[in-house]
Amino acid sequence: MSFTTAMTKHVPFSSRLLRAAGYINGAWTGGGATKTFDVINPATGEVLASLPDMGAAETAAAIDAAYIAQVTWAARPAKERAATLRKWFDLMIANADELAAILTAEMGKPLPEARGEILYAASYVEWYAEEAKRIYGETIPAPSNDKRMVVIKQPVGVVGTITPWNFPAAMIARKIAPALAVGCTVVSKPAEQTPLTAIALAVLAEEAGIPAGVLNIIVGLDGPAIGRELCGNAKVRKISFTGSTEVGRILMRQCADQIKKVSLELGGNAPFIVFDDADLDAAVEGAMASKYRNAGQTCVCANRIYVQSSVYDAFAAKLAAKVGELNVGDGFKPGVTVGPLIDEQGVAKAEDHVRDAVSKGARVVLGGKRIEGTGTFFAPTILTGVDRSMKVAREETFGPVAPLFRFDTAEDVIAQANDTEFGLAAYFFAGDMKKVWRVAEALEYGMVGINTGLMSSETAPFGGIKQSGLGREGSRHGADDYLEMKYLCIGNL
Ligand SMILES: O=CCCC(=O)O
Repeated sequence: MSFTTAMTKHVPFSSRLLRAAGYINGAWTGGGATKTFDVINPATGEVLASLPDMGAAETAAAIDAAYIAQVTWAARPAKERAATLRKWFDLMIANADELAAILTAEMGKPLPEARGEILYAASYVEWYAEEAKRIYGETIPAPSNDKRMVVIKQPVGVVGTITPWNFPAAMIARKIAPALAVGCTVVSKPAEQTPLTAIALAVLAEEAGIPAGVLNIIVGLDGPAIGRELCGNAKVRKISFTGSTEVGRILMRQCADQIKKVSLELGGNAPFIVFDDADLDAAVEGAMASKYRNAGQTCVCANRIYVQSSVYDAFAAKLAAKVGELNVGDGFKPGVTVGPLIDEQGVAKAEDHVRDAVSKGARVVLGGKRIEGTGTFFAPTILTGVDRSMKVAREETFGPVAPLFRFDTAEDVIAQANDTEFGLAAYFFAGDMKKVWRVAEALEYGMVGINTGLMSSETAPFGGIKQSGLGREGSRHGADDYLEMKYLCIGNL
């Protein structure tokens, strides 16, 4: 269990933020793991680290520790928990460059984008450090004079979190921060592709004074076994998962036996609609941000771009000019704006979607194929002449492929946009205010970006409807997912 001696030239193996171990009850350990697994840099294929392949037994030990720690953590005054989280936030900011380098090394996104993600992750910690002090209950006017009625809020208890590789810092932070803020403790399983960022965040959490057992990290390849333990262990009262709808469904089923609370941030198939009265340059800028951020590997990425017929060609030309300026490469190289896809599977899916569209009549305006050589790079792609028979209309590509659909009326595009089992994010660009309200209300999505391609923020409720999930992360609502309401009825007064 080790780091390769030259982890990368940007992140020395001796980084004080790295440990070749999981974190259980305040100890850096592999538990009883007898095997290791490798963490790979997707830009170079280089092995960055070998970590203990922890499983169900280590998860159970972490749950025991979290269960014991929860009582004393919840008993601390909110102000004290808030101060500890604030210290964690300060350390994340102070170490943002090193955290970003670790993130780029294991996930691939360009260094400035990785730094942006670290600041975004830290913003959740700051927000919930503040919210910790504002978990208010309520009083209810009783229907008779001899009673008083009150609602208090209490932490749900031990929380299991399972997070994806595409935002290795932000996804974990926006679960752990509200959980810890309200008095829960956490057993966290980061994606096996990107555990190093989670480890580095936990090193800083320890340094900030988060007590032993309050935050635990399990690293390992056997996601199903770790997930089963988290869902099946009665000491865990809630699961918070970000990832595919397919896995979310399995976890929800596993939680059903114990009626365990679940928060699920699942797949999307975001429509991005450009009406003919939109500012086309702003729409292109929005599409660039929404589609090509993180090389298209974002659950809120525009997946289907609908453009009204009269501006279709103009929009396609402007978008192609901008996409042509993107610079694909190793995220550590200055000037690179698009990194690699996470792995070969990611490349295969993008290839499959392009092949399927072309076989049914689409035209490749730009890109359309992998960039040969080392690493898993896919050229930023634009497809025109796409229609609803193609995979790009139904499935999330999770890559830098922009299919441009043509539409004529608002009614038609709203029907097409809503014709999916997903309901996470939607975007549209329009000028007329009457249309803005009508379309915003008609789109069946948890989040709608209007004249913007970027809407994520720690201050806003992030989450989906339909098969895109349950619950919200961020904002004052994000804390509610980690709280139980208790009604107290005081009688005989
Ligand atoms: O991919 C999921 C989350 C992305 C975001 O928070 O903007």
